[in-house]
Amino acid sequence: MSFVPTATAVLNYWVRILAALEKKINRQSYETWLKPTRFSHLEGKKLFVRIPSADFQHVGDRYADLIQEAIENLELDVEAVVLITPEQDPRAPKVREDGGFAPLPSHSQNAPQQSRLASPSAPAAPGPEQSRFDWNTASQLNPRYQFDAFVVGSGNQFAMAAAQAVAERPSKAYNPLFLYGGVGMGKTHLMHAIGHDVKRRMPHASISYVSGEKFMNEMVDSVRYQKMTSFRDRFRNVDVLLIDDIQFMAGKERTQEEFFHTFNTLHESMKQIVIASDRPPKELPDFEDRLRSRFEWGLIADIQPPDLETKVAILQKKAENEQTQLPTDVALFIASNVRTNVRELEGALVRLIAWCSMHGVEITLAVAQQCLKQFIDTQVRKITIEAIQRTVAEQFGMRVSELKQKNNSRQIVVPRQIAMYLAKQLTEASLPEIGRQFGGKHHTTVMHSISKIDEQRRADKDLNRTINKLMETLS
Ligand SMILES: Nc1ncnc2c1ncn2[C@@H]1O[C@H](COP(=O)(O)OP(=O)(O)OP(=O)(O)O)[C@@H](O)[C@H]1O
Repeated sequence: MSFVPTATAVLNYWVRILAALEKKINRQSYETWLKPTRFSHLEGKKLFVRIPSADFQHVGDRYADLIQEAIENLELDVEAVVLITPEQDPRAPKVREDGGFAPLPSHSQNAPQQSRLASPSAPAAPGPEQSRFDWNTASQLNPRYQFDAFVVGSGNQFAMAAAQAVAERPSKAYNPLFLYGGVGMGKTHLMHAIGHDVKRRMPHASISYVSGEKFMNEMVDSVRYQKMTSFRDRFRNVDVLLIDDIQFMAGKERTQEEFFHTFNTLHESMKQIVIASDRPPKELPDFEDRLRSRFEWGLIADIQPPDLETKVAILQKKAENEQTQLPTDVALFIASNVRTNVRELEGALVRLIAWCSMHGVEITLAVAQQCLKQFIDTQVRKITIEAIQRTVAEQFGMRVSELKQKNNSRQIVVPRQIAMYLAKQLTEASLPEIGRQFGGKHHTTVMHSISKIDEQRRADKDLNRTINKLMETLS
């Protein structure tokens, strides 16, 4: 038997949400923006809330996360909150001359007769002017992931510019925008920033952010519970679809099929699609060609690992956000010891700040070395030449012994040079030592191999990416 809430219980939904919000935000904001709002009605699982005027419409975005959290904590059966002005509300009581609302029936015995709050008649469907937010989408955007919090360096400036162009002119600049890069390089950050920016420019735009995995899970559920129509409505009626970790759909035929149709519908109706992946479309394994080729219709932008200067700038920006002074030598120490992953870079900083605040000491190089010792030790754990040879051989589908043979065919020479280059970068081994481990090569041959790869890496993006990937696997 399903539980049908009474009118009073429903009326209390918004009162209870407000009570929860009141504890979380400062008094003045609450008094100004939230207190004057009123429950209007419930339509299915949509809670309609009346705001005194259109000036209040930003409340939906500003407090979306807190409202969602309150709904979850209170276990209310509500899927969306729709903010409406009195003109849009068929049930609105008369607005008093002073601009405030007449009291609600549950709050006062003197409720105006003309209040239609208890009216059983169906309310009008929300008009296009209403501020509407759905936390399945908007609030899933991390408020910290904004463009101005993203530090630009040579490895990500192209992706950043592409993301900004898409946010400024959705569906007109590049459609789809396909972002790819290694773990923790900022793909999700850029996607969310697009979402925030579009929302700021076009408050009524509906934006959906979903991971490939969630898309699949929701689809499976919808098939099981025969709710495919609402599943399709949800993804095919948005203005911007942000889909993260698309590589998850590899080998999932039914999910790819559904996503193919979602993609087509959105693209045909000039809606923006942004896709993030850990590799470029042509390298996505077990993906249908028709999807892969669509991913290439717009713009493909890669994000390369940050260089040292960018890592330092990221650390300084994060410290600034935490209102913490980070001396340059400490930033440099962290940046040069945490290899590529920005998430780990942040992790090190958070740990350092927490440690210093706990011990009541200032952040200095000596303190950082002490506090991050363990963190950094695991980062620079010993990488052996054998491990490099194994990883490189696996990457190129060959045997380790082939890397050591006196075979100068191109298929063998290039992987061998890459392996030697990595041995120089990631281990302490000398050139003669590296030579010995590659079947007795002379140290000048090793040196030549290293400088060759060093040079080619700058010019050849694919080679650069392969090397970054190998470094990530090894560290
Ligand atoms: N250039 C940058 N400037 C500021 N912060 C960054 C930058 N790049 C990454 N970050 C931060 O690093 C963390 C990891 O980024 P994000 O989650 O976007 O990476 P990702 O590429 O989506 O990783 P994954 O492949 O694991 O999903 C986030 O906190 C993000 O804000």
